[in-house]
Amino acid sequence: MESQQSSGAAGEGPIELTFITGNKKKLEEFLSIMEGTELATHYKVTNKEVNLDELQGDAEFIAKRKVKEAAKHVSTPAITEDVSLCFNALKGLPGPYIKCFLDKLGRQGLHNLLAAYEDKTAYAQCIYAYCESPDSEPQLFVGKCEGTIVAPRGENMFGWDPIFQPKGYDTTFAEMDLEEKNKISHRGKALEQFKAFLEAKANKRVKSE
Ligand SMILES: O=P(O)(O)OP(=O)(O)OP(=O)(O)OC[C@H]1O[C@@H](n2cnc3c(O)ncnc32)[C@H](O)[C@@H]1O
Ligand SMILES: [Mg+2]
Repeated sequence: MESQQSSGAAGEGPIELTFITGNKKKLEEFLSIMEGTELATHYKVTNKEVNLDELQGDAEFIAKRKVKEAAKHVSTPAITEDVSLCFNALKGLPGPYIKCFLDKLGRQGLHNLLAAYEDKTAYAQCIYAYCESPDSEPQLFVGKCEGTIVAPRGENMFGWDPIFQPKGYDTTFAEMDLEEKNKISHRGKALEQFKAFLEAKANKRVKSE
């Protein structure tokens, strides 16, 4: 069996993981994708809110640094999630700084940023980062969703959902139900890869019993 910090030896119940985020909506979507899957029997995921620094750099660099820092605050392997919203006309900005832009400008303000540009396309990126312990090398799982930035529409008030219309759809993320969003979203795609990684890990553990 692979070493897990305090997550129990083979056969001692589910493997414990801690998802470190202060964002309840992220957590809700994560749990809704994991729910009802085989993984739920192998893993016990708890949430911890730790005030981690919002770092600067490219998204992968930020994700690695963040999860390594997060791993210092928990006694289980750590999971973090970083979301970027990248406007193609702005060469990928706001990117990983989207939270700050959204807080200061609001959704309409973000939409207005593209007023001077013909190209309204954008992509959302989600990176799940997993770190076994503070001394381990983090592993990243990246998912992207292409779309267009539109004037705010829809009821779901999660972050920038009302201004993001995924490619091939005439509704914004905020106008979709969660199940539909999960199928195509940056988060859904990143979680497909992360789930495959967790499944392989759980299978290895079962075989070693
Ligand atoms: O504690 P952490 O996990 O860092 O949570 P956060 O809210 O600070 O999240 P980020 O640093 O990743 O910043 C991403 C921003 O994008 C928003 N966001 C994340 N996922 C989203 C989604 O699927 N749809 C719309 N907005 C989203 C989120 O509310 C933040 O404002
Ligand atoms: Mg954050």
